[in-house]
Amino acid sequence: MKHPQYWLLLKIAKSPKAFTFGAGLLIAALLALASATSIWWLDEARTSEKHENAIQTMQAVLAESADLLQHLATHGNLDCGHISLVHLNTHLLQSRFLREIGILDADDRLVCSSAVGRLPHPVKGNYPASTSLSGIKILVDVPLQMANKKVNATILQQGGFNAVVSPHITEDVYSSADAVWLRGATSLELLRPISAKADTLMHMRERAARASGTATHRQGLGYELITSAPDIDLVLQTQRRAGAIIQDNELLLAALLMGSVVIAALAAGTLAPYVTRLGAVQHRVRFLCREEHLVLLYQPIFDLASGKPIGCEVLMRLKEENTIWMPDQLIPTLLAAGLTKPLDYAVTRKAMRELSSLLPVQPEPFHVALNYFPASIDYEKLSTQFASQETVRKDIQICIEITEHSLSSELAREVKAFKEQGFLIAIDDFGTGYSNLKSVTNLSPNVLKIDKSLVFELEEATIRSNLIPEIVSIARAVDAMIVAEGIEKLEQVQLLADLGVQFGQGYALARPMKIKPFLAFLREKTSQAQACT
Ligand SMILES: Nc1nc2c(ncn2[C@@H]2O[C@@H]3COP(=O)(O)O[C@H]4[C@@H](O)[C@H](n5cnc6c(=O)[nH]c(N)nc65)O[C@@H]4COP(=O)(O)O[C@H]3[C@H]2O)c(=O)[nH]1
Repeated sequence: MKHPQYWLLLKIAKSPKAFTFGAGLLIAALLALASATSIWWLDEARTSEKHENAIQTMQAVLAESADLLQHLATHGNLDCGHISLVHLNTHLLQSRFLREIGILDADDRLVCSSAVGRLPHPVKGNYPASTSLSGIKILVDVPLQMANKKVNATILQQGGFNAVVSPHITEDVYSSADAVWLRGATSLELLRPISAKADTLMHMRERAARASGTATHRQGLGYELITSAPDIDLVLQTQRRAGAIIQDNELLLAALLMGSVVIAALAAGTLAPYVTRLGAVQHRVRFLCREEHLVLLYQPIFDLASGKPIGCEVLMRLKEENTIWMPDQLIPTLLAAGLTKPLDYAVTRKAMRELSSLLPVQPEPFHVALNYFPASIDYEKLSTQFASQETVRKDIQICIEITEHSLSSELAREVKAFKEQGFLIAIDDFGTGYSNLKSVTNLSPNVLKIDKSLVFELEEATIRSNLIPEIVSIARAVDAMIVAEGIEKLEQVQLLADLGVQFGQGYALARPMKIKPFLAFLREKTSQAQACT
């Protein structure tokens, strides 16, 4: 199973545009969600504010009317006479919310009022009334004539007096919620009827009765807000469906959604180069340094005089789905990321497993050359990679290749340990660095590998290729074998042999191959050799 981070990076690499688009969509969706949430929050805050204002207004109305009605009741000697009506009107002039005061007889019939004076006949209105816990009787939507206008007013009744509240005040209160409940002695009563089914109303009443302070219930994509203040018998209840919220805030919502799309598009544009960079193999290379991604190629090494393969060099590629990464494409990243060791060790384990299990037993030691970065040349750790193989083959002679550029005095101690345990040491790409006889003598390698750039120019007899005889003499001086790399033309085989080079590899002789073709190649070469003898 792929590591989730690797899986994601691979997806990004495959389709950076789709990923950028996806990221843009995600940002747009998140912003849209944030916009919708703020609209919902704003709507809820507005509803809550309406409830609070209505409660405050009603608190003021009830306080003022309770004071006045109580005062009138205790006054005692008010009747429908001129002086009493003048007294009532004086109070009305000082009132903020009340527009009219009436006097009731013992049967609660209206006998006179501050606006019309004494009535020819006492009247008893038959309007549904609710009584609050504090004892004020409230009659809602009582049709009245006020200042030549027909209005539906709210009347507060207490102690034989009617107080008519300014209709626009009560209208504001009633329109601030879907349902305005009055807390009575036994249950909540609706001050003004609303159109709702009986069971819906019953559930609304139950929730309103339970609420204390401000309570919000989620209802699908909408909400229900209930506000009840402890010092007032009113409970306000408003239900807001998603449709209504959208409709009431459509302009703001449209602006926010458009803004979200624009911001998301800008963000996607800004992200695009980063996403493309994130798709680069450099970000995935640490997941690739594993055996399952390794493809090992084996390039035969020949005895130039007899044409017999005497061994091979192991070369790795990294396979990622249908892509094959060449070493040169990844080496700088591997070095920068400090991944050279896990890679080299994985190559070692895999090569040893493949060769140990598949290579037929060889009559003579078979030379297997493996490339190593300097950091990997650590006897204690690297030797366990070989030893961990189930069977250590005696006919396989391991040769550790170190490039000429990586030679250093620190390596010498490790190299010594390897040599003591029978490993061969080769200096790779020889002729490209500045090693002299002394530094080579100090290391005392078993093999010098002539760099292919020198072999390429062999026929032209350039300054570089003229180094080959010198390398041959260095090799003789330290008693090392010489392998020439990069033999691309068969004519070069004889030229190199004439210069004293014993071994070689190159496309003209054999290309690097996977294990099975490599073994088939070896079989073919062996049977050809047997046919010749
Ligand atoms: N033009 C030309 N090239 C030829 C010819 N014959 C062989 N080659 C190429 O020359 C390189 C020889 O390996 P190298 O010098 O050790 O150079 C190697 C080696 O330094 C490094 N490398 C490869 N595999 C590994 C590995 O498993 N571990 C480490 N540390 N380095 C590796 O990457 C380098 C490049 O490897 P490759 O691309 O496989 O390239 C290989 C091989 O494919 C030829 O006739 N003409």
